[in-house]
Amino acid sequence: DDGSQKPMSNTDADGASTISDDYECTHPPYKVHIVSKSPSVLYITDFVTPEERLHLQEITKSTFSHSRVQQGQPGSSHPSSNSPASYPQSSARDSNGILHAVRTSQSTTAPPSDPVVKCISQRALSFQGLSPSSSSSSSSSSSKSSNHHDQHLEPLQLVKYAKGEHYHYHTDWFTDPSLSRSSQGGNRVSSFFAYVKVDDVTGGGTNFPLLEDPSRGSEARGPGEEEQGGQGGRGRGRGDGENGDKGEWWWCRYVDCDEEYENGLTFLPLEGNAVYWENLRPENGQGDQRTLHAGLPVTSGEKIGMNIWTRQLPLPEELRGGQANEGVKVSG
Ligand SMILES: O=C(O)CCC(=O)C(=O)O
Ligand SMILES: [Fe+2]
Repeated sequence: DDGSQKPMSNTDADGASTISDDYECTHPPYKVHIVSKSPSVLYITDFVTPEERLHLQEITKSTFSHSRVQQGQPGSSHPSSNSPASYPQSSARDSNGILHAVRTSQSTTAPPSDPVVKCISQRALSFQGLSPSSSSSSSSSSSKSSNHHDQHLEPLQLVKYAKGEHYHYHTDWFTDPSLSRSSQGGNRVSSFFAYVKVDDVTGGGTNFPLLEDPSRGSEARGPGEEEQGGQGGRGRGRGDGENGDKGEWWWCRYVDCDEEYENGLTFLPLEGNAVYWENLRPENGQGDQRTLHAGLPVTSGEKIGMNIWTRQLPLPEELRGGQANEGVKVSG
């Protein structure tokens, strides 16, 4: 019973937003749905609040630049613009030497010292059962304790797509071992991809071609198992919210139920929601190819997403984006 919600930001004379002095990090009551157990893929509704989403847009507004992607490893990663020193261009040659644009979006990193960014980072750590640092808000007194995992997080990366832009199939885990050395934090254990802004967007889903669409029954596609009359009419049973092997119709709120079966699973871009998955096989720490995914072309509107990547090991300071690097655009 409170009309007493603290405003996250005040708008100053320039229309720029600043966090109010009494901002406190609180976590919204997000909900988690299991998409797949192997690999582990979870869908989270309301993971990022409307206020946080606006704030993220405001603090990164003028800092986007064309994303860079690992060379020779089309799209295997797209480190933050101020992350490891020299990442080559957003295109790569295939085995025939043909140059492809693997990523046409723009990206930037969110300043790690921003209170809202810290709050979301801590949420992402807690979600994974990892411990955030002891102080969540104002006091930035100590970072002495080694019993927390803040250092396992890469700076949050925002990705912006205008009409026609996309990000080709890739894994978030590094396929090049030289990029996942222990001295560099190891590989990316997990990914969150959250939808920060989805403005009049058509297209722009996140497609996992090797995952099974949970709205489809696992049995429903056997010969003779075809169901009739479901909208979409492709054998998807109406599960009426019950578990079962006929698939669950309610998933069509979150996944593209018009996606062709051959194309696997496509999450709809829905503001505030996030997809979480584990990149490495739990049994041996090797990259899981089944996590291959793409940002499908945005055919109209503008989409902004956010990557939250957790490393196996602490990242060295320079890759965590010290204050000095904040908001710096990469030239070239
Ligand atoms: O834009 C998307 O839907 C996915 C983007 C993505 O996979 C990434 O930035 O690593
Ligand atoms: Fe990705």
